[in-house]
Amino acid sequence: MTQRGTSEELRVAVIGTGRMGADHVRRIQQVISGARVTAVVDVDAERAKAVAAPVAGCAAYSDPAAAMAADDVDAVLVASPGPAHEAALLTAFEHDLPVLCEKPLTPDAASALRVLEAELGLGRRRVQVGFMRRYDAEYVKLKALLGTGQLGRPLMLHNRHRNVASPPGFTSAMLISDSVAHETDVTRWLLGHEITAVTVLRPRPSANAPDGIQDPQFVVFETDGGAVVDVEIFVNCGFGYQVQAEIVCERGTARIGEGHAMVTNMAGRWGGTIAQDFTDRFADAYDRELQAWVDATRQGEVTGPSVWDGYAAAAVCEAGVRALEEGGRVEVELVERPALYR
Ligand SMILES: NC(=O)C1=CN([C@@H]2O[C@H](COP(=O)(O)OP(=O)(O)OC[C@H]3O[C@@H](n4cnc5c(N)ncnc54)[C@H](O)[C@@H]3O)[C@@H](O)[C@H]2O)C=CC1
Ligand SMILES: O=C1[C@@H](O)[C@H](O)[C@@H](O)[C@H](O)[C@H]1O
Repeated sequence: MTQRGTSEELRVAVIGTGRMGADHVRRIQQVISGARVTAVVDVDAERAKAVAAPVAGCAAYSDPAAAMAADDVDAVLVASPGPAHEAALLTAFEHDLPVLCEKPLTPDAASALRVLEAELGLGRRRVQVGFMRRYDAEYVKLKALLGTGQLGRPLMLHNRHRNVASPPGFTSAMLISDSVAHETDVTRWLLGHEITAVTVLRPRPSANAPDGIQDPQFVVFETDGGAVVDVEIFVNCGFGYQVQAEIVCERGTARIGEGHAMVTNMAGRWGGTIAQDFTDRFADAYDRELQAWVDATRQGEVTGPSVWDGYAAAAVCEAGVRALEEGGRVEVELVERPALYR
């Protein structure tokens, strides 16, 4: 048996083999290089077996701790639901395994802080958080443009985030904690600001929203750099998956997310197609995200969104859910940023 961390390819355990986990297994096996999946884990043992079956040398587990203790696992990809992330991360730390953890890091600020303190206890970063928009070509271009300073100081950022339909069990709070979680990260990353306060406006719900779900919502962030950011989140828009952003700066604006792969001209009309979900719109971003994680991990490094980013996003989302449920403007409280994350 090869010793941990010394194999040529990174041997990955994927925890959670639902939609994202199964897609990441496919990605590791078929799309990116430098890694293979040697273990999959799901509390639904049949699902784990079904995902493991076509992968040579891949064992199926129903207990994450058992997979992480296996000799042929060098790294962990966590794709279970958010409430299960803390336990998986803390177990990975016990086994000194590097982790790519799907967003959210954890569902609330207190649990995210526990993860942060545990990583601080290790004295080095072990976790990359799955905020994949940082790997999307359009967002990367926008970030690079802002970095040149040509547009001047950012004043406002307008975001639109639309899903065709929300999955079963999706709640009004999840529009923020599950979906707007991405805009919290994009805002912090693009602007380099922390979000200090959240306000949520509640338009009359769409007739297409499941009963009792407040959809859409209009979320406003204030930042410590003086910017104002809005997010339209609409998860039952019916027509397509759209993620768009427009930054307004002192000397100009820039807009992303409106690209159509192909525009047709036919029978007196022009048009294109709209992606139907994130696996389509962000396919390249997920590929680049995983390749970057594998490459860095094989070099013994950790790059990309950190546990601090995951904690800050959790704190903003928690404030957002309070603003949604109680009304008014809710301030975001963060602990002091530790040196490890500066
Ligand atoms: N970056 C992105 O754009 C997206 C990220 N996500 C994130 O990916 C994660 C997974 O989401 P989906 O795949 O959509 O969920 P899913 O519900 O399709 O799959 C989750 C799987 O985890 C399993 N599971 C539940 N508890 C577990 C535990 N303690 N240990 C092991 N397996 C467990 C379930 O049986 C299920 O098979 C979530 O954190 C979610 O927020 C989801 C969609 C898009
Ligand atoms: O992360 C994601 C989902 O969990 C979330 O539910 C969707 O709204 C987002 O568009 C998707 O990127």
